[in-house]
Amino acid sequence: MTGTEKTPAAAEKTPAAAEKTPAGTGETPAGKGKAFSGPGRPGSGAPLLETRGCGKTFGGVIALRDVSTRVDAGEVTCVLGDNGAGKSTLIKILAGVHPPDSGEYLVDGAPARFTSPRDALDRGIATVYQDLAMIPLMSVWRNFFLGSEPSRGRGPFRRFDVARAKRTVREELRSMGIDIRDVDQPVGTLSGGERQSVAIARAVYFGARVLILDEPTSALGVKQAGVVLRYIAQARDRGLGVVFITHNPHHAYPIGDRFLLLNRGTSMGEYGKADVTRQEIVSLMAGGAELEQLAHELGRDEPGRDVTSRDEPGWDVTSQGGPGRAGT
Ligand SMILES: Nc1ncnc2c1ncn2[C@@H]1O[C@H](COP(=O)(O)OP(=O)(O)OP(=O)(O)O)[C@@H](O)[C@H]1O
Repeated sequence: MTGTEKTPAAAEKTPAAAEKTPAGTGETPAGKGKAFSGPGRPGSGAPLLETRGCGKTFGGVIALRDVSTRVDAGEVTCVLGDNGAGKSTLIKILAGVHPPDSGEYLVDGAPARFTSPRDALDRGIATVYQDLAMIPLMSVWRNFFLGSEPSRGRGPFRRFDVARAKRTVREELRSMGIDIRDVDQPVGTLSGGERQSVAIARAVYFGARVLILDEPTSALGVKQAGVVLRYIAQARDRGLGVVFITHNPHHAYPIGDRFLLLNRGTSMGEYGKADVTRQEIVSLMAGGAELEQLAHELGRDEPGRDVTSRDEPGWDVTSQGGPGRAGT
């Protein structure tokens, strides 16, 4: 399988809610909600988002080297790697925080250049960071609309439409199967999984076409992680492309259509779901860590060094004969 092929599973998915306007009202509360439209829709062929040979250096540290990946509508691309693998650097490039030093990225098949996170958001690329940018003492519905409150009336009579805001949040959470009965309760009283779910629902509501999730399950127990994975599946089934960053192959495998493995800024391969087993992903990741340890022990772990190079004795999994290495 190559990195440009779709998995059969993804091809069958339909963007059930892709045409839906926020909360099914046809309204856009602050003019921000958008129907899913334009190129990059399922079946159009162009990935929603793609990187080609992206690299990034900070001072003397090579944070990312020649990394290519893509996310298609109705698919989940998992980016896996240990600490310092370059995951955050990759998502910051995709989210418009850092420009890449080399390579390019494309939106809907056309080269793009973001100068700020706003540019990425305007193209429907929303990033949910680990800290979620929520205010714990503020209610669920207020957090949901933070900075984009719905209003009624005009000019000096313009007022925050509280009833509509609450109704919209209730409907939106319900439509994603998120079971939070009281939208007046402070966000701080929700579980970690529920908070992640609200953040995902908020991004979906405000028109995200690509959802980048920065380690959404890393601080969660098994049950709560399962809750979040279910909402990621909901977003995917609505036709969004999801980039799911994680350390955990057991979280990635059930939900992923595509798996990009990073180690010290370097791609260890990109695999389609059909071409790799969960155990192979676990082994690939463990192998990367072992090699890193070996390099450290040998005193050869200068920053950015590619410890996955093919000349390492006994390292076979990233060789051309590895399990369906995408793009080879
Ligand atoms: N702004 C920066 N300035 C200097 N070095 C940086 C910066 N951002 C990242 N790095 C370095 O780049 C490398 C990759 O970091 P990155 O944060 O992308 O990895 P990561 O996979 O997200 O790790 P973690 O899971 O620990 O967050 C690391 O060596 C890191 O120290």
